[in-house]
Amino acid sequence: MHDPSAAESANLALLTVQAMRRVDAAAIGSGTSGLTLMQRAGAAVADRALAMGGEKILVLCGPGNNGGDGFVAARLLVDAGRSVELQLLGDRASLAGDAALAAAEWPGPVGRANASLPDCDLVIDALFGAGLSRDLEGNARALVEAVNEAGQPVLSVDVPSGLDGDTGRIRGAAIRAQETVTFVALKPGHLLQPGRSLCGHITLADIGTGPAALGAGLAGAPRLFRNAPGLWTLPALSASSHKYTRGHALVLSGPAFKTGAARLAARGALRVGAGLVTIASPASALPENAAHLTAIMLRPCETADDLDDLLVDDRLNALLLGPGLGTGPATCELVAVAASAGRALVLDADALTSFRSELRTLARHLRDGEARAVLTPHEGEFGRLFSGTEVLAQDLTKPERTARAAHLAGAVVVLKGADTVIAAPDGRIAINDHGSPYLGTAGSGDVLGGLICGLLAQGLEPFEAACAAVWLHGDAGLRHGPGLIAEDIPELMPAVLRDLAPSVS
Ligand SMILES: NC(=O)C1=CN([C@@H]2O[C@H](COP(=O)(O)OP(=O)(O)OC[C@H]3O[C@@H](n4cnc5c(N)ncnc54)[C@H](O)[C@@H]3O)[C@@H](O)[C@H]2O)[C@H](O)CC1
Ligand SMILES: [K+]
Repeated sequence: MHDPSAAESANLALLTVQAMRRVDAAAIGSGTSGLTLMQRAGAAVADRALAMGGEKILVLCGPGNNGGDGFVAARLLVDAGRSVELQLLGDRASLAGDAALAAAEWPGPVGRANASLPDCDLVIDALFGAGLSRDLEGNARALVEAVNEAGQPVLSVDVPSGLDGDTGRIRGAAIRAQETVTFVALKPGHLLQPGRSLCGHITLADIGTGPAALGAGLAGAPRLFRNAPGLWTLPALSASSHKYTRGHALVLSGPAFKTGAARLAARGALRVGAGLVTIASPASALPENAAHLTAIMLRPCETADDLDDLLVDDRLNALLLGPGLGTGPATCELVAVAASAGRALVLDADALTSFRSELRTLARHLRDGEARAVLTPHEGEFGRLFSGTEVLAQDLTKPERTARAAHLAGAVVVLKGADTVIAAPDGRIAINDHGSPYLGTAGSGDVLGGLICGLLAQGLEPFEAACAAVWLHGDAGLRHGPGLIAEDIPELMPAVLRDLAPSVS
């Protein structure tokens, strides 16, 4: 299994804006000057600008080092034969440090940035980056709105101006970029909505700060990662693998006419590689479940006692409860029995809502049973389960909310959405940007629960199982696109897993 610290030196670790500032100092400490960093950053921006095409380029520079990057890029684009107009927001005399040095190298005129934009083929947005500290107002806001209004392609430096690099939130107004070039590491705001949508295509440029400086930036920063292969490792099969070495997942079904969710989940668990999958079904639903199942086994299960009897078989090493069970005391009893069995456990939908405002009870069940649990709420279920706790404080970012929820619940929490966040009680947080809006279809979440359960059955630890399943689920959505229904997702797993196989150890 991957040690996440190994990921921290790859491009999976995310830097907060405050951490980015520490990188500056660390890089300079290692003999790299801030200006060198700026020159490399500006060169990376110029490269992307040339690749985006266009003869007439408008470079909008802000009052700090983001603007400094713009000055460097502008000079290099002139050297490459482009027609470049540079406009500065603020006074040239107020430029300081490396930005002033970069401006001194700019041979051309420096116009005053204003909302009446000159005609151009491409705008380079070097107004604000990691130093944005408040909402844009006045000229700055008017300029950003004018750029969006004009509709020319925009290349943003580090972060689209007006976007908060840590939260992905818009500060008054924010540039809508076609491309963004960022440095050292991605920031959370590059992956969190609406930031993800405003960045367009993101290029992470290597400006030579390397793992040492990255490590300096990470010291003490929250352990934030981009959810991607490398953060987790899928189980590798060996010639001696057989169905009993690949785990046995148990999915609880709802009563008659509420059984589809369990079958979607069970199919997901089987397709992602669990050796055996069983659906535990109330008697009323046995015929309809049986009519739809082939490789998935079926056992009767009416009550919590029946579940207790089933769990005598300790080969059932991963459980999924939730979809279709209905909310109320009976479901709470099933969860209590499942949690006490000390297996890997996925709780979704009704299994979460049944503990509405009863988080402490659920957390106690999980703790007493030493369950290795993954909770998979969408925002509505999250709000119900964590109502009355500090998790719902207004000013928390999505990663902060999820991390606090994981800590309170003593479980991995997958807060689903266009920017699903996965958090573990030990402080690890992963943000997923590998997904598709086509996954917003009935039953899609049921399949995700099954993918997590199937990976848990194969021995992945809860955080990795959750991150991998979210990524696989997203990949299926990206492959299929329009017309996707939940039933398609398990059937897309062979192609998704096949393409990952080279990276699977
Ligand atoms: N850290 C690195 O490794 C590198 C950083 N580079 C670039 O530097 C910027 C960050 O520069 P900084 O001077 O800290 O801030 P900004 O340029 O983003 O902001 C400019 C300045 O603007 C003022 N300000 C903040 N918010 C507002 C607002 N709402 N309205 C008006 N003015 C505002 C504030 O004074 C800021 O200081 C980073 O993004 C990179 O592009 C290097 O060049 C590459 C390596
Ligand atoms: K910018």
